[in-house]
Order: sequence, then structure tokens, then C-alpha cells
Amino acid sequence: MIEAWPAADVRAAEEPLLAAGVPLMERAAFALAAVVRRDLARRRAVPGPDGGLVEGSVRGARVALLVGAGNNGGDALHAGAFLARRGLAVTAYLADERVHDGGLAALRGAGGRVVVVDAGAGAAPSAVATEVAGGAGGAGGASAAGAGGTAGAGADVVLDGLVGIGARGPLRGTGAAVVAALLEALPEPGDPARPWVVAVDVPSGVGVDDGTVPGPVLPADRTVTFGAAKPGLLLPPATHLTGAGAVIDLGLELAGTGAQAAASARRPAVVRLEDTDVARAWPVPGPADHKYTRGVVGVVAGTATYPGAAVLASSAAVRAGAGMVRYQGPDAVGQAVVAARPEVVTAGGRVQAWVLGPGFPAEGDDDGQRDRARAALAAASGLLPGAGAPVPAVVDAGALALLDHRCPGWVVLTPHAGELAALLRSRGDDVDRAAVEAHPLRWARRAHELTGATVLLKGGATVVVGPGPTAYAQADAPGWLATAGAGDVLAGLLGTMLAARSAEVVAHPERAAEIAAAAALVHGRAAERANPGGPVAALDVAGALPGTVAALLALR
Ligand SMILES: NC(=O)C1=CN([C@@H]2O[C@H](COP(=O)(O)OP(=O)(O)OC[C@H]3O[C@@H](n4cnc5c(N)ncnc54)[C@H](O)[C@@H]3O)[C@@H](O)[C@H]2O)[C@@H](O)CC1
Ligand SMILES: Nc1ncnc2c1ncn2[C@@H]1O[C@H](COP(=O)(O)OP(=O)(O)O)[C@@H](O)[C@H]1O
Ligand SMILES: [K+]
Repeated sequence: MIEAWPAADVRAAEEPLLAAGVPLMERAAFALAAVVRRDLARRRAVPGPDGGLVEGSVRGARVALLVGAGNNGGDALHAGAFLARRGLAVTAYLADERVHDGGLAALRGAGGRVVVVDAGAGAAPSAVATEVAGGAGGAGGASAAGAGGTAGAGADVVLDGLVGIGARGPLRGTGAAVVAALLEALPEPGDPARPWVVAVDVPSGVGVDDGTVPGPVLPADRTVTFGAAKPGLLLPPATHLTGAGAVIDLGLELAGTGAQAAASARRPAVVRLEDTDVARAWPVPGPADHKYTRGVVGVVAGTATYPGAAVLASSAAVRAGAGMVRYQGPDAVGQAVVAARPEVVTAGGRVQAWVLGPGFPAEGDDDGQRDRARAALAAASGLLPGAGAPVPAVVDAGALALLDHRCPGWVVLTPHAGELAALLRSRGDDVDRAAVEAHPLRWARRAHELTGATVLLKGGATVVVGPGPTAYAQADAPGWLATAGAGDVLAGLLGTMLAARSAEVVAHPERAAEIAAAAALVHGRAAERANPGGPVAALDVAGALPGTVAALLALR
């Protein structure tokens, strides 16, 4: 599990350590330098004696530091000093007249070059670099020498230390000009001449706490973050600019210490589940189980026009390990479902979780599906007298238009950005798909506040917000999963996961969000497993679920 804490919490946790004289910046910078050296050595791997690859030498590698005015730049400068001492050729490009004194002195002392970047009036995309001091020891006055070219473009590795958790709003000034110039000058991704970009703490300019990308950002190949992950590293759209991650432990006590931690309600703002988390929580049937204890999933999906959604959602529910799947809908669609999955029953009866909405329209001819879904949703929400105990429900696609009452948290909405925007507009918010995509956490949270339901917002990364304090952000799926019917498979899979823990989720609705996030992880892994590295069809994702779950359980 990766836990992300807001900038203010990280600062608060740093305070006592700094007051005690713990050299946090040196620790952070040393760890950063170690990651940079290892990444470079791997990129320079050469054939070894036994035919495999061995890490290459990093001596002489060109390192460009992009240095802003704050401690983030200080980290970059100190890391540069460590690297210069190991024989790398380090140049610091200063985007501000004043930068971290100690870091600058350390870099100079280690023989690094220092160049002040003059973005010039208008900050054209060709920042002019002026060498102000350099050479071993950095002694002597400024030897100003014009040195044209774009800061960092010709390096082997670029460390982005322009701003960190002190960033406010979009990157501006010289830092913004440096990034804009680099974005234009850099060779395409995949070109061996493109430098390896390492973001210091965060890619400069992303919304540290909200994951927005309000201005220019240099996409990183690696983000080395200090103390704890930050929400913006996990949340879309910023999460797509972070590259691989590395969290450096600085010994921060983010949840407090000892009894205080136990008593405190401090929780990470955003969590990303990992395979082992999902494996640990997956219910494995034992000798005392039977199909009803394992969970019966009721599926209200599909119409004569869209029978496929019913097949996909029901197949996914079966393949994810439901005790039983009951299909409700038009006879012709039910026959198609049973033809695809003979395990599915079309007779009525008790269910432990509902899947409502795949493959039927929000309005127009629906073969009676909306009425069936409305009744099931009311029963699931505990609003239908005599309908039995409430149970979790997945509300997808056409059923999203049926939320005319406030929902309990065990109802999970699964919109994509367009559907979420429509739902919010129906409640009076002026928001479109692009606005949701620009700030998914904000709008998912808004939908939760308006409806009471847990909200799983689908996309290239999936965000889940429920009644608990922690949001979830999963980015486990290949882009190939963006294919028609993939959402129907997710709905069926999630239905099975909720049915297996039905009573628990109703008793503790805040747990629905974690289960929904786990479903997003399994869905993404199944897409990868269905055809590693290539296109996938939605039914094949459902088909890959048993193997995916088995592979996850093998991690326990
Ligand atoms: N507190 C500490 O001792 C530690 C801090 N660490 C580093 O310190 C960073 C935080 O340092 P700071 O608080 O100095 O803040 P930053 O270095 O993140 O940024 C502050 C500076 O950036 C400028 N700035 C803010 N928003 C900007 C924008 N949108 N465009 C351009 N410039 C902008 C500000 O004017 C200020 O000069 C962390 O991200 C981390 O890298 C680490 O060294 C770990 C220990
Ligand atoms: N670029 C992407 N990368 C990875 N997964 C994606 C991407 N775009 C969408 N997805 C996932 O694919 C699924 C698409 O679901 P949805 O939009 O409901 O499609 P449909 O309604 O056709 O089933 C969701 O689970 C979503 O999270
Ligand atoms: K940075």
C-alpha cells in the first residue's frame, strides 16, 4: 500500500526532526543521488561474462540540475554534490538569483559547474545560460560567459529541483521557461538521446495535494519523493507524469507516535493499493462455505439493443468467483447470458450484491430494465419495506440516472468522466467531461457529497471516494483497457467482490471504497494478463480473472 500525505502533514512531521538537528536534506539528497546512480548504471548496462547484463559505469555521465529557489533546489544541489564526488559531470542551472546556500556551496566544493539561467523577457523557449562560477572549489569571481542552448537538453540525466511541496499554482518565471524550453528541445520518448528525468520530491508544477496539472510540467521517468508519497503523485492526471516511484524513508511519524498514533484520526489523504493488499483481503472459501455464503450477485443489465453488456457483466461476476449469479432482464437477453455462461440462473431469489445499469440507456426504450434496477436499488439501500436486509449495489451506466434518493455508502457508483459530469450537471453543477478529467478527485468527492454513495471514477487512473477520510487512486491498467465493454466487466467483478463481503460492507460502508479500489486493481491486472503488451477485448479480460486472482493469492 502506498500512502500519500498532504504537504502540510509532511511539513508538520518534519518539524520535530529538524528541531532536533536531524539533517533531513542531506539524507534526502544522499538517497536521491543513490537512486540516480543506480538508474544511470542500469541504463548503461553492458553484457557481462555470463551472457547477462551488468550495470555500466556512471563516471563522466552528464548530470543537469534544474534548481529553484527553495529547499527542493537544495536537495538537487546536495545530490549533485554527491554525484560530482563520484566522478559525474554535474551542472546546476539556477532558475533563481538566490538558491539554497548550503547546497550551492556543497556543489561548488565538489567541483560542479554553476550556471544562471536567464529566461529573458517573454521567457522564450530558449533559455540562455550564463556561467557564473565553476571549476573545482568554485573559488574566484564570476566568470560570466555566454553559453547558449537549452538547460539540460544534452545531459544524460536531468534532476528537476525547481519546486517541491512549496509550489503554489502553475510553474512560473524562469522555472516555467526552462521547462517549456526543455519540452521543446528534448528528443521523443524512447530516443536513446533523451535524458533520464528524475523529479525531486514531485515533478515541479503539479498540484502536490490534488494531482492537477495547471501548467507546464517536465514528465519524469522517476520521481524520488521524501518522507512519504504526496497525493498528487498518485492522483490523475499528475500521476501520469511521475514515471517510476521511490519513497525515501526519513523517519517521519505522519500518523503521530505511540498512543497518540493509536488515538489519532490522522489517515493518509490518498492510498494506492498494491497486489499484496488485495491478496490479503481476498475472501478464500473454506470447508464450511457454500454458494450462498460466498455471495450471490444479482445482475440487472442489458437490453435487446445492448445484450452484450449483460453477457460481459454476468461473465465477469462468474469468473471472479461469485457463489452464484442471478440475471434479471428481458428473456432474450437472459438466454444470451445463459448461452455464454450456463452457470447463471434467471430465477429470482435473494442476492448479496446488485450490479445495476450496464447496457441500458438513461432514457428511451429499456425493456423494463430501469424499473427493475430502481426496485433493486431501493431494496439495496434499505428503502423498500419488506424487501429484506440492505445489500451493496454497483450502479453503472444507465442506472446512474436513477439516483433520486440519497444513497448509503455501500452503494458504489462507477461512472466514467462523461457520466460523472452528467450526474453532477443533473444536480446543478456546471461541469463537463474535461473539467472532471482535469480534477478527478474534486469531482468524485463532490459526487459522493451530493449522493452519499461511494464513487469509483473510471479512467486511465481510477479514483475512489467514499464515506471514509481516505481516497484511493489506482493506475494498474494498460491503455488497451480503454475498450467498449471493459466497464461492464468491472461492474460484474466489483459486484462479486461486494457480494462476498456483503454484511461487512453494509455494517462498515467506509470499506466499500477499498473494495472498489481493489476491483480496479484486479481489473487492470486481468487486462494485462489477457494479452500482455497488446490489445484486449472486454470478454477476454473477464476470462483472465480466475488466473489473475490465483496469481494474486499466490502472493499471500
Ligand atoms: N523541510 C526540510 O528540511 C526538507 C525539505 N525537503 C525538500 O524541501 C522541499 C520544500 O522546500 P520549500 O519549502 O523551500 O519549497 P520549494 O522548494 O518546493 O519551493 C519554494 C520556492 O519555490 C517558489 N515557488 C513556489 N511556487 C512556485 C511556482 N508555481 N513557480 C515557480 N516558483 C515557485 C517559491 O517562491 C519558493 O522560493 C520539499 O519538496 C523537499 O524537496 C527535503 O530536503 C526533506 C527535508
Ligand atoms: N487510458 C486508459 N488506461 C487504462 N484503463 C483505462 C483507460 N481508459 C479507460 N480505462 C478503463 O477502462 C474501463 C472503461 O470503462 P467504460 O468507460 O465504462 O467503458 P464501457 O462503458 O464501454 O464498458 C474502465 O475500467 C476504465 O477505468
Ligand atoms: K521538483
